Formats: sequence, C-alpha cells, structure tokens
Amino acid sequence: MNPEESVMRYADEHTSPEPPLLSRLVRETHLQTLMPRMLSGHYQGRLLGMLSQMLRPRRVLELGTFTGYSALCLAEGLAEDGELHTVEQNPELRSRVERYVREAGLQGRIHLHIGDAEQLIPKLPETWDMVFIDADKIRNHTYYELVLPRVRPGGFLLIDNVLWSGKALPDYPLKPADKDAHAVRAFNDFVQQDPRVENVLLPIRDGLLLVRKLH
Ligand SMILES: C[S@@+](CC[C@H](N)C(=O)[O-])C[C@H]1O[C@@H](n2cnc3c(N)ncnc32)[C@H](O)[C@@H]1O
Repeated sequence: MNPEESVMRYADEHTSPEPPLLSRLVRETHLQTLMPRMLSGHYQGRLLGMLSQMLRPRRVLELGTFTGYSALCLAEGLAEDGELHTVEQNPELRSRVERYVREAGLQGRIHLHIGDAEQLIPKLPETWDMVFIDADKIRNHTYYELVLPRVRPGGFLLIDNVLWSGKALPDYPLKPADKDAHAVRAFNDFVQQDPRVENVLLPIRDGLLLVRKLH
C-alpha cells in the first residue's frame, strides 16, 4: 500500500460507519449493475451527508442519480420542508432508486426525474441551496451555466470527479481523443477564474470541487 492509500484507509477508518441501508444499496449495486464504481461510496457519502447537515438545505438538485447512494446522503440534512430533486437518464434505475427512497422514509421528499439533465434542468423552477453535479463529465460546464443562475446567492455547487484519475493535472500526457479529460480540465480552469464564485478543490476520492456562489 502506498502512503496515499494508507492515509485514505486511515481516513476511512476514522469516519463514521455507513448506515446499514446504504451498505445494502452498495451490495446490490455491485451485484446488479455494470459500473458499481460510479457510486460515491462510504467516505464521500459521509462527507456529502455532513455538508448537508451543515447547510440544512431547503432545495437540493442532483444531476446523475445512478442507484441513489449520493441522493440519500445529500438528503440527510434537508430542512423540515426540504426536498431533493435528482435527475437520471437511465430509466432502468428508477425502481431501485424509488424502493430505497421508500425504505429511507423519504418518499415525497426525494423526487426522481428520468431524462436528460440538460433538458430537465430548465423545467425545475426552484431556487437551489445545494447542487451536486455528477452526470456526464463532458457537459459539466453546460450544467454549471444552466444551474448557476438558479442557485441562491451564498448557495453551493459540488462537482464530482474533477481530478478524473489524475488526468486533469496539466503534466498528464493527455491524448487529443480523450474528450472527457479535456472537458474536465477546461471546466476546472474556467471555475478557477469565474468571478461569480469562490471554490475549493478537495483531493478526496476522484476530486470534489466545492463552489460557493457569491452574489
Ligand atoms: C457517476 S454516476 C452518479 C453516481 C451517483 N451520483 C452516486 O454518487 O451514487 C453518473 C450517472 O449519471 C447519469 N447520466 C449520464 N449522463 C446523463 C445525462 N445527460 N442526464 C442525466 N443523467 C445522466 C448516468 O446514467 C449515471 O447513472
């Protein structure tokens, strides 16, 4: 194990355990889906839950539901009248997500929208306190521009996979054909110079970018 992996293991071991419902969802995701690696997992999930508890959001938007792991984490700190809207393009995921939402007692508070994020965002007429962008990485910038006007001043966006397995780093020899990696890099550079926001890149897991809308 390299030093980075040892630190990560230590961090995992000193982070509150995953709630049993989420552990069951992880197991089912591994048994029944092709890319289980996509779910946020224990450590990042506890961070999303903790951020939600800190912010107590009334309206949360998630782009990229997958099997619902991060949606359940982000809902942990919802305000009393709070709701989370999550968008997923794959209709085959619906029944599993809805079953877990029911088991968590969050029906009526987590709303799953099946369809393309770019089409659906303008149809959700909310003002967001917190947005988690975790869908197709090539469109991070498009999603960012679509949602930012609807984020309240002082509200937060979290963007996942901004390190893209290290390919976002400028000295990584990127192939011209690696369109996702080029898009992730360009998006990160764009946010860094965007005067509308302040931002912190957390080098955990595959990189989580925290963005706060200023005005
Ligand atoms: C990385 S996974 C999301 C993982 C989830 N947020 C979690 O942490 O457990 C990305 C998901 O985004 C969905 N997706 C990709 N492109 C999309 C689009 N254009 N509109 C809506 N969903 C999309 C994929 O089907 C996939 O389920």
